[in-house]
Amino acid sequence: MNVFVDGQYGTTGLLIHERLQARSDVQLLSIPEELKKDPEIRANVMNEADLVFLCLPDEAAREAVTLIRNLNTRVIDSSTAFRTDEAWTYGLPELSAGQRDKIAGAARVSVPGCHATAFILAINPLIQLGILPRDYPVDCSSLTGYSGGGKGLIAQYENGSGQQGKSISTPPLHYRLDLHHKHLPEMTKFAGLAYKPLFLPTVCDFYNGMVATIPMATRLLHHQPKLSEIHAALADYYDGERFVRVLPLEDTELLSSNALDPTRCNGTNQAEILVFGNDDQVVVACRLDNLGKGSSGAAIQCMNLMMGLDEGLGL
Ligand SMILES: NC(=O)C1=CN([C@@H]2O[C@H](COP(=O)(O)OP(=O)(O)OC[C@H]3O[C@@H](n4cnc5c(N)ncnc54)[C@H](OP(=O)(O)O)[C@@H]3O)[C@@H](O)[C@H]2O)C=CC1
Ligand SMILES: CC(=O)N[C@@H](CCC(=O)OP(=O)(O)O)C(=O)O
Repeated sequence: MNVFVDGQYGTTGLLIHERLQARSDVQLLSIPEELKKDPEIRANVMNEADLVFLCLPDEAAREAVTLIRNLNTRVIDSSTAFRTDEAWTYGLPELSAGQRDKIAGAARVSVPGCHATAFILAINPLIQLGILPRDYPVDCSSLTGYSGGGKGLIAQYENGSGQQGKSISTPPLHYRLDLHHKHLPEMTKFAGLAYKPLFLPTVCDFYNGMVATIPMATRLLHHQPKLSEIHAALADYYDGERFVRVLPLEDTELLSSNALDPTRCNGTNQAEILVFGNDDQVVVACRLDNLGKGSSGAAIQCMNLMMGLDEGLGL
């Protein structure tokens, strides 16, 4: 199988490229870095490929799709460009019972945003199961490592040192204070909400890792569930999932000071869901690696499904 990673020299593309290089079932097509933005060369390579990963800024991803004329070339895009486009399939296999099959049969798959993945995994089941009302005024905070901002933000944090983890000390910074984060459309659509959530992300002084938290008052939920019932509903929904794990309630109830450490899933394709609080107020949290289940890991999981392979191959 011929695979091309457009954007292979960027943060997400590099990780996908590295993982695929180790696989004998994939022949990686490549172009030299100095020619990486040449549309003619990219078009030739893309039309030779069975599968193309786009790991580009949104505008460049839109342009890249127009260069693909081979009807047999399948595409996995990691940008925001097509996530709520009806012609594309949302690359979150754990979304619902049928989503894995939809991805497996799709020609165009859009990989979810990192914050959106954590948010949707945490609350979509509660809406589907009739626990969280669709019109609940949902509020979400999310802590992310600075690699989520790609090469540009990494350079700012690492102060030109070019060395991962060598950032100058920067306090956690909330961003998108206009509350118009680009993940809101997919968060609303795929969580099944009637209104967009209030979403406030914070970028922190660590390279990768993420945790999103969503608080809820149980008296405003359908049937006023207890903490343990919310936990049981999520654990049951994800039972048997390989890459989404609901931590046992007894682990999270104790709430050690580092229970919500955003970096604990780093280097994996795992998402972990934590449920904590009390019977009046509950927080559902989801932790993942923004460069794993939040981007390159999820992209490879989708490729495996599209190729009819074990979805965890190489992850
Ligand atoms: N980092 C993350 O955690 C996540 C990123 N994403 C998404 O994945 C995509 C890639 O992000 P990321 O890897 O972080 O970004 P980077 O900025 O790290 O990498 C993007 C790469 O694409 C190259 N590029 C830019 N324009 C073109 C073009 N017209 N033709 C070919 N190559 C081009 C860039 O080159 P140059 O630098 O020279 O311009 C760079 O090498 C984005 O859409 C991003 O939103 C999604 C989820 C998480
Ligand atoms: C720290 C930081 O800036 N993170 C990015 C999210 C990265 C991500 O999920 O990427 P895309 O949705 O762009 O694909 C942001 O919040 O815009």
